Amino acid sequence: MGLELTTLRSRPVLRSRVGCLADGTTQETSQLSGLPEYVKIVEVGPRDGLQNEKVIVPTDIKIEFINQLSQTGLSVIEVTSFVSSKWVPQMADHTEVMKGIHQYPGVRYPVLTPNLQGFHRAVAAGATEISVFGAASESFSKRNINCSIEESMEKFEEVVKSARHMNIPARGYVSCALGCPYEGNITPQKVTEVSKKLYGMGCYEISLGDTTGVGTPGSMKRMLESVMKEIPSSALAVHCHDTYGQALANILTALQMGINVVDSAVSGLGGCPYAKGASGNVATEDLIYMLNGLGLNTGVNLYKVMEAGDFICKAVNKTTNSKVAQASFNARLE
Ligand SMILES: CC(C)(COP(=O)([O-])OP(=O)([O-])OC[C@H]1O[C@@H](n2cnc3c(N)ncnc32)[C@H](O)[C@@H]1OP(=O)([O-])[O-])[C@@H](O)C(=O)NCCC(=O)NCCSC(=O)C[C@@](C)(O)CC(=O)[O-]
Repeated sequence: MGLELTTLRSRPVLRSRVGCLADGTTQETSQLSGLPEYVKIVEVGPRDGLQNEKVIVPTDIKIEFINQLSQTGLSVIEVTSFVSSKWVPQMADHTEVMKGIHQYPGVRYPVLTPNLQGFHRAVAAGATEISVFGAASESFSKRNINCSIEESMEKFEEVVKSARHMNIPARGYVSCALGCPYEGNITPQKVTEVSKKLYGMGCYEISLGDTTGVGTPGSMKRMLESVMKEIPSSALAVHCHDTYGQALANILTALQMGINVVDSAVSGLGGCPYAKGASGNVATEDLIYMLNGLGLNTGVNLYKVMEAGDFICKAVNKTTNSKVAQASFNARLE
């Protein structure tokens, strides 16, 4: 069941309850030290958010979802993955999605490419930014992309080299940065080692993924302290799933340590099909609400994001996982 946002818009519920202005921004100033003034949100809803959906979402719904997101002020929207349709059937329409979306000026549309085959297909479909996705856990790497960490780095090296040759920016993911569903504890040293390799081969940004949401502010801090000895905070992002309800606390910890790029998915959709127990990403709505409350600029309009969330929840017949969207809906009912 989705939210009736048309009615929501006509009543200023968010203004009083959420403490932000009608354009989704706020006048509050931050009272916490060490926070960046601007936070870039990388919206992963169309890719991470949908990849685990069992029922195939029609391509035109995906395209409409991305087009709606493009009009919210988001500057980066990860749209699909050029992976094997046998491994992730939900992403089988990658080419149609990439070709079908309207690419708005000022918005970037990266896609996942695990190998050269995926990279060439992505470029042929019109992708102008890509991401390779590795892991700090051998077991997860094997299950997710069918190779060891070392083998994955060889494939990524080829992809990133080709991308750089074509002036295509490449981002690198490191999954299981705060723990692995198969191996348990992952050391900050291992995360640092993999991140350093991806950064060294030319990835402009490394997104550190808490794939199953097991991290806490303590483990986030320890992991970042290690990674930041090798990679500047300006080249790091965090990607938090909310399985244990720690995502916002973990993100706040990362912001206080100088990170200003955060991945999130509208309505808290998401999860990796090859990570046992993985659930949704931190909801973009909840992230924006927190950042607005801290007086940090994102340039993203919360209302419009909630509308896109409402659209996709209805389309996949799901209730939103966003606490902010739920609270706004309940407030409207009072
Ligand atoms: C990487 C592979 C392809 C290796 O899979 P493989 O079976 O080892 O591949 P292969 O090279 O042996 O080829 C086997 C078949 O796959 C085809 N193939 C080979 N490559 C491609 C490609 N790029 N696109 C389309 N088809 C491809 C290839 O053509 C061949 O087809 P066949 O001859 O059997 O008909 C596979 O394991 C795969 O697709 N894995 C993707 C898994 C995935 O997408 N997981 C979710 C994303 S990661 C994630 O969610 C975590 C993240 C990023 O969000 C961060 C976090 O939360 O931590």
